[in-house]
Amino acid sequence: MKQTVKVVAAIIENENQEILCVLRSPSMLIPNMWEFPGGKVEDGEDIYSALIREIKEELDCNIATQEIFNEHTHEYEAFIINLITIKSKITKGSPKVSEHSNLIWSKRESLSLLKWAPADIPAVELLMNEK
Ligand SMILES: Nc1nc2c([nH]c(=O)n2[C@H]2C[C@H](O)[C@@H](COP(=O)(O)OP(=O)(O)OP(=O)(O)O)O2)c(=O)[nH]1
Repeated sequence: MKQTVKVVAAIIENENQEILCVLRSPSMLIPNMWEFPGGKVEDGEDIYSALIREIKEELDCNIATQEIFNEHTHEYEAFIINLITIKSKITKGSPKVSEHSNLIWSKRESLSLLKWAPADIPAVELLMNEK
């Protein structure tokens, strides 16, 4: 049976109403696809603490989590992902990629120009229709 992994990802908007998007590197699983920053929830960890930890590790900045934006389950070839996106605000620092290949701030209407990890498509569509 395929394993199910619980993943949290941050929807972070700047003062120009742009959304933070990061590009998975060629060496990562699901390579060269855009995603929202975040990662796997560890055993015994709540989703908000997991997201705060992942953003600090990946982007070296602090966030405050707000409300859950959406939740979607997607079946990949090798595993099933339960992806929870959470609206968040940067409270300290500015995001810098270390593991990812690139970072951009995208206008909502341009989000569909990026090649997204398949599990992210529902969140992307919701964001594009949000305003
Ligand atoms: N962070 C993140 N991962 C996503 C998204 N969409 C999506 O399919 N994924 C997949 C890619 C990975 O297989 C998995 C998250 O694992 P990860 O590698 O980013 O997280 P991690 O740092 O906790 O993992 P690890 O390297 O410690 O094993 O979820 C997304 O929007 N954000």
